[in-house]
Amino acid sequence: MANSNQSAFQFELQQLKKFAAEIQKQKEGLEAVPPYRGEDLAEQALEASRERSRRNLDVSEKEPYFGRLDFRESGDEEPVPLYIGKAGVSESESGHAMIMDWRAPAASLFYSYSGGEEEAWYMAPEGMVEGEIYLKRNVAVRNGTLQRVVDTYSKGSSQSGAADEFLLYRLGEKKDNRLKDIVSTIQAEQNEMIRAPRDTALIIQGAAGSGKTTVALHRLAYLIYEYRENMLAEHMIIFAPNTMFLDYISNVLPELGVGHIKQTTFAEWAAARLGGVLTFKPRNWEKWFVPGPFRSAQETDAPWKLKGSISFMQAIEEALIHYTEDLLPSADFSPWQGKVLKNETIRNWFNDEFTGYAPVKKKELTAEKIKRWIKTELDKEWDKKARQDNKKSAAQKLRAYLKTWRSLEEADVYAEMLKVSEVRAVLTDEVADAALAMLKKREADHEDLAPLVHIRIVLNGLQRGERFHHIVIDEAQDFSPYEMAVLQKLALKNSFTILGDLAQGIYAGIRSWEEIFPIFKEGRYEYKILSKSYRSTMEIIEFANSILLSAFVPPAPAVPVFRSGEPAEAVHVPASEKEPYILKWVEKERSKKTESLAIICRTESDAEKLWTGLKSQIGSLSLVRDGQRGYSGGVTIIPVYLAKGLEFDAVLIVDADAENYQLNQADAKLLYVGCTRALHTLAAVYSGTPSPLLKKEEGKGK
Ligand SMILES: Nc1ncnc2c1ncn2[C@@H]1O[C@H](COP(=O)(O)OP(=O)(O)OP(=O)(O)O)[C@@H](O)[C@H]1O
Repeated sequence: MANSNQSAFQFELQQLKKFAAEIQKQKEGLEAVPPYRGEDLAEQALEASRERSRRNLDVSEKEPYFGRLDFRESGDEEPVPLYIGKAGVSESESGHAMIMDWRAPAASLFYSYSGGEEEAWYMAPEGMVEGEIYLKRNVAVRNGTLQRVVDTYSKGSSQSGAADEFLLYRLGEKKDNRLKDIVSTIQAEQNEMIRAPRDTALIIQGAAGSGKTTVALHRLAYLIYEYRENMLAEHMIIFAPNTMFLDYISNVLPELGVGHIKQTTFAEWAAARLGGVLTFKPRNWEKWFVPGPFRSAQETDAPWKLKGSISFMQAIEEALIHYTEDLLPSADFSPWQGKVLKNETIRNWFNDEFTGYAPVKKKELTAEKIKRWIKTELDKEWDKKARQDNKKSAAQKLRAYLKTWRSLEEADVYAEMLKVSEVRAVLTDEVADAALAMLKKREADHEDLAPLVHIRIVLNGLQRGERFHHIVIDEAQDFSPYEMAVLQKLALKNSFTILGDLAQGIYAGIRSWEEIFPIFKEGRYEYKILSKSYRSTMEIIEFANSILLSAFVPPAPAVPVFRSGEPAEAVHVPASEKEPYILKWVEKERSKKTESLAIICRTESDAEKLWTGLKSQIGSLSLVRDGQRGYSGGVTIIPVYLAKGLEFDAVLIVDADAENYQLNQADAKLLYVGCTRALHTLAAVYSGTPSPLLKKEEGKGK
């Protein structure tokens, strides 16, 4: 076996040399062509294509491929080796594909084929292609050097089945401060989601570390490749929970050769869309996450739940119909003494003639029509002076008349909606009045953003090109159904990837995916589950799962891949020993060449206090605060809610005591989020009484 491994390595070494020489030749060929900067459109298109090739070749030079698949198509005599890489490369002389792009139809087999005697097939544009696989090989190349060759399937060989070995090798690597692409180890269930048809909203419930974010980013790269004619990066958008998370994921798309996809948070996007009509009060997260009675109220019918509901949206939609049908005053319009345009006529124009247009446009068109009527009436006047006087009067009167129409400004309309009894019935008078009081001061809360954007869309309609070709909503459990429904109005062909984990729902979001199914029409969404967790070791996942079980948090717990590490433990440390313990822990982890360490606190003020005490004792210790745009890796102190979505080689949860993490679902989710950030090492320390959410058997540090 050792020999066959060696010969495979030697063979791939020779292959790599051949590929590298061809890539080098093509690079030199392209470099010899001076970049075109002129005005000729055909030349510009050629230059753009050359630029793409240059970029692809740069990627291919360092890592030309990561896999090889020997496939014999039914009817052919011999299998053909297909090398699969991040970018496709064709032979310059023959034009034949030399390296296949991982997104190409045939490359799908590399991810979906799990060995055995099963039939191998893939869908090509011309239809189904069947055949047989002879070899599936992982080939790790770093910076042009061959590092590892692992056969995960070889026809007729007992050696097959090493698929997990390569995955485990990858998962065991240390991580810095950025998420990475996973093209070489995409798993079959992830592959299915990445390649799901574009016209269906894909809703994924995925356990912590199951690769949701990663799958979403790879899906974008796939859609851009597969539907290159009509799905453009510039018309795609990613919604993520905060700006630091956006920074954390910012490397993956460029690594996959994709640029220009807008990445934002819902609040940032909505506020920009509303263009400064109101001042938005950001939610006070410190208050939100401080342990105590305020937290226990979060699961109930708090204002954010009511304002985020679909019933509220439906009540607004209904009330808007009545409001916009009745925009006109009941009086006739008189442009000058003795001349009258009947109210009924104007209503007919508005309601019948311009039906199908959005209210703002309808008002504009009706005003134009009135102007044309005025002109006709003016032309009937022969006396020049009288005509001039009438013209002046008409202009003033029309301006005044249009002001008597009901307002079409979002904030005014929202205020009107909040006075409608059916809307108030959904919200309660107290919540509606509180929102009205804020609007009076030209202020609004975070949860008013969705209704305001909704109202704007209804009033203005959507212009051509305003819809997104694809929308990704990450950490979707923290979105309200209303926010999601607003985005649904903006997605072309229902093209969505919605990902989240209900067990990590720590903000005021949804509690069950069923809450959002009605947003999508029957048959226009697909619900999938990812339960395997790739991030953490078995010990960490078991430790984290037991927290959820203690508080009966659904859904089903994460299933770890078979990667074992150090025990994850809860350790009692007297308060006076806390800082020395942390210092020792950091030292120990650093000695393992760990790249990213997180010390996770309950709140931002706890984090700040700890950082102040430790910063002179730990070199390059950083503190993450709310609103921060990025984090630099190394040793970080971070409040638990800001750690969501991120990952670290080693995690230390501090103050994991009964007061900070109480026996309720909200606290269990928070602690679960903290623990599942760890890849390789996890410990939770407490002074006094341990959190009842922690596993009963305690660690050694007592
Ligand atoms: N197929 C895979 N091969 C290698 N690594 C993988 C694979 N799938 C996921 N991972 C790794 O697992 C980790 C978790 O991925 P990701 O952050 O996308 O998960 P998530 O489900 O969004 O997590 P969470 O909800 O906990 O934030 C990342 O380090 C990612 O690279």
